Amino acid sequence: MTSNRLRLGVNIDHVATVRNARGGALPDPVRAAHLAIAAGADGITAHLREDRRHIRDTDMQRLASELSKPLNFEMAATTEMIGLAERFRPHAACLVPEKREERTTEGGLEVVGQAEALAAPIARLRDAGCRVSLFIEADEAPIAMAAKLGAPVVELHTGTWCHAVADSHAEKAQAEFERLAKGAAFAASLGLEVHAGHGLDYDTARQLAGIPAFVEFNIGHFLVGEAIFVGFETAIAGMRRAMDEGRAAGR
Ligand SMILES: CC(=O)[C@@H](O)[C@H](O)COP(=O)(O)O
Ligand SMILES: NCC(=O)COP(=O)(O)O
Repeated sequence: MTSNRLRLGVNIDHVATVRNARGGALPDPVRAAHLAIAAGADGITAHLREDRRHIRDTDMQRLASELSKPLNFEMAATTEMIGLAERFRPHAACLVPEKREERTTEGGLEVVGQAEALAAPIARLRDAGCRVSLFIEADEAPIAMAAKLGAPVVELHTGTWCHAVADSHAEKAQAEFERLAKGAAFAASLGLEVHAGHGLDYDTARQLAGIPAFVEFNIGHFLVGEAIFVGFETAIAGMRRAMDEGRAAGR
């Protein structure tokens, strides 16, 4: 295994979405997390939303205590969520923007105008032993502010690029890809560890993997959907292959 091998974090939120559709206990997202690790995931990501639409507190508690690989706890920077992170003590805590009415995360966290408000949550998470990550846009101002706030990791929001690719908006896709490449290089130049996520599939992950500054991708919705057709392990193995191919091509 080479040192520039990209890590794959598997997000299991939408296993819980299916479970919650019927109100019972199945499918169990924690079982999916164990299976993902057995299939080659380097870590597990789960987003405990304020409205608990998919992952629940007990899921997060079980993930934090049972997993053999790092857990990345995605959360809004609220007092309630910071308190839960202090209780569960996951390996990583990723602060994301959250709006109750949104279908999914629509953009990066506002860090420049919120720097003062973010300083205390970041300090509390760090004191709880969590590696703090900020889910942000790939622009200089939020990246520089993340570094100033002392977050060791940024996760660049890939959703706008993935949408442009899916909608065949070639010009926009190219511009968004370049923004991600530039942002990743800038973040790495500041000493930040650079992750990416949101909306990635085999093709976009393969392409993005060619950018050497990226260290980790977090991918969920596509993998859970693909699992319906090929099984979760095969989907994860396919993603691993796509990322490895992309990284090798970018060297
Ligand atoms: C922060 C991010 O982009 C996602 O990982 C997030 O978890 C998306 O929220 P949903 O899983 O609720 O779509
Ligand atoms: N932070 C991004 C993530 O965990 C997964 O996003 P998605 O693949 O479910 O869109």
